[in-house]
Amino acid sequence: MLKNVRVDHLQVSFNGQDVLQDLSLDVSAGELFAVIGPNGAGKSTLLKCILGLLKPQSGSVQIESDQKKAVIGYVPQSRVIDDETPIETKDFISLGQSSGLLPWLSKKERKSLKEIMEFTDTLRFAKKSIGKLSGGERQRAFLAQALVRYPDLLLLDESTANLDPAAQEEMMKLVKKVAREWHVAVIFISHDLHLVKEYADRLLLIAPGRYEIAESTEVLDQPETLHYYYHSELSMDHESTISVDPMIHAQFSETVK
Ligand SMILES: Nc1ncnc2c1ncn2[C@@H]1O[C@H](COP(=O)(O)OP(=O)(O)OP(=O)(O)O)[C@@H](O)[C@H]1O
Repeated sequence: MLKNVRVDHLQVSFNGQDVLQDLSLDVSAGELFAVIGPNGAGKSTLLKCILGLLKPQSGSVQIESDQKKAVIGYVPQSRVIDDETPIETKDFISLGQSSGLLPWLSKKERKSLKEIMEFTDTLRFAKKSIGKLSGGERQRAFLAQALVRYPDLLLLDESTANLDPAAQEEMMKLVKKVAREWHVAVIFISHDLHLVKEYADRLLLIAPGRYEIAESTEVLDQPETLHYYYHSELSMDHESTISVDPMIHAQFSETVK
């Protein structure tokens, strides 16, 4: 079981430009930790460092687990799947297992595949091609693939984007169950501040050159803090402004002034 994820003084730059500067944070088992901030702030870069896909210039990521090697489930930001991809959903989900495709799965892996498909309600379209699924069904399949090895740590990069409000809620309820009942640490990136407010325990606010860890989502009720990070007039009272891309919103505000 996972104990703790510790990011310590992380420093990442691309082409001499700092993206993450001296970033430190801790996330515990059972916790839902959100990462918010404008486009290009370094949110995905942080997840890639935690996954070990990106080597920081300095600093470290430590994942303390009872197991020799912690299992990480990851749902990336974008996944282009051709509508004609000839792979059934159950096979797609089983790719998350170490043995890969169904014929090679051990008894134990088959059992967990079935359990996870029940849990994520993906059994009902198990035989449908992954490319033929709706956006919401696809996201469930992506989540199922990330969960099929019963991870210690689950990383979600905007995995509720493009879902309707009901599907977003359903997805986040599943994720919350995973955190609370399986004692998994969840780190999720989202631009939907309402969803963050409802589900996050703590959060990282990040923008180029600045960051802070908020111990509660009450910080989202502070327009000045949101302005400091997003440079636009975001407010939790005005639902319509929340869904606006902050960059576009900022540019729009400039134009109308
Ligand atoms: N491999 C790379 N090479 C060069 N620059 C990169 C690379 N990966 C990311 N960047 C740059 O680092 C910055 C942070 O990117 P990142 O994808 O982490 O932002 P983000 O906060 O996840 O943004 P978004 O909300 O748009 O997904 C961006 O300016 C991006 O162009």
